Amino acid sequence: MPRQNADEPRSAHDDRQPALRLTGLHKAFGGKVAVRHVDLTVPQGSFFGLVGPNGAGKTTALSMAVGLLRPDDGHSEVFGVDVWSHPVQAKALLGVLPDGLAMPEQLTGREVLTFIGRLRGIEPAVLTERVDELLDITQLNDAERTLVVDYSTGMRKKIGLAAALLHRPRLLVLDEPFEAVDPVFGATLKTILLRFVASGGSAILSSHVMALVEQLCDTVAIMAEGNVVAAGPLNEVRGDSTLEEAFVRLVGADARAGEGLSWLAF
Ligand SMILES: Nc1ncnc2c1ncn2[C@@H]1O[C@H](COP(=O)(O)OP(=O)(O)OP(=O)(O)O)[C@@H](O)[C@H]1O
Repeated sequence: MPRQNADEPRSAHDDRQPALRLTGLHKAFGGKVAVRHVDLTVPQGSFFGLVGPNGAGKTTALSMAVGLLRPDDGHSEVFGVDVWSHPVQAKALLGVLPDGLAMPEQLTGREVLTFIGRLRGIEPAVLTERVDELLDITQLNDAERTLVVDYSTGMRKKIGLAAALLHRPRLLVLDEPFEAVDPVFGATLKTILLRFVASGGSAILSSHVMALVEQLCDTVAIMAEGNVVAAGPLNEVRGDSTLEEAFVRLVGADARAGEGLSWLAF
């Protein structure tokens, strides 16, 4: 397929294209390869789970995919729009919860969402309505006057999620969205995401919780040491086993698991 040429911009998104297509995406930090020429396609309308051990390259790959970290090589396209040559068009399609989200610390949650909404060009009346609803659903309206600097880790995650949803993106890319949030909001978030995908949105999440990925996602990829070692429909990747068993089989169990730390036993 001919690649989008920067001289002939195809800025409008194309509904026939995958929600996300990574081609040869590559990143090294000081000689150490974090993501190795990764190809990955996320079909539109899918709920896509990205899993892998610590340091596998998930955050690095997702950061490059959404335009937060410049790749050494390769391309990322969102609905056919190249993220790096057409960042404005691509980012309008994307709702992103990055790892370690930086927020304006001296604003309240409402002020943060209003600020981001205005930057996104959302009409004021619509914005107020959406901010009210998002603060309500994230249970952050109780902390109406609390500055982000005083937020707990879970509250930060919630405001980050609200910011990702605010402009009604077509593709959500969420790095460990369930980490640090309480079970009540976790259940709400599952419902929000499933409804989003059922209504035609596409979602990608990374997680270490295999049961959660199995519960939510229809398509998965397993990364290890910067490579995608398996990708496809959940049922194909896990086969007759659980996703956790497939993960351990593909990534390799730690041979030392039952050994060592003898001093810890009573
Ligand atoms: N800014 C950076 N500078 C140097 N090395 C980095 C940087 N970011 C990531 N790395 C390295 O790249 C590799 C992949 O890291 P990455 O955070 O993408 O993994 P991950 O799969 O998201 O891990 P985790 O599940 O622990 O969050 C690791 O070896 C990490 O140490």
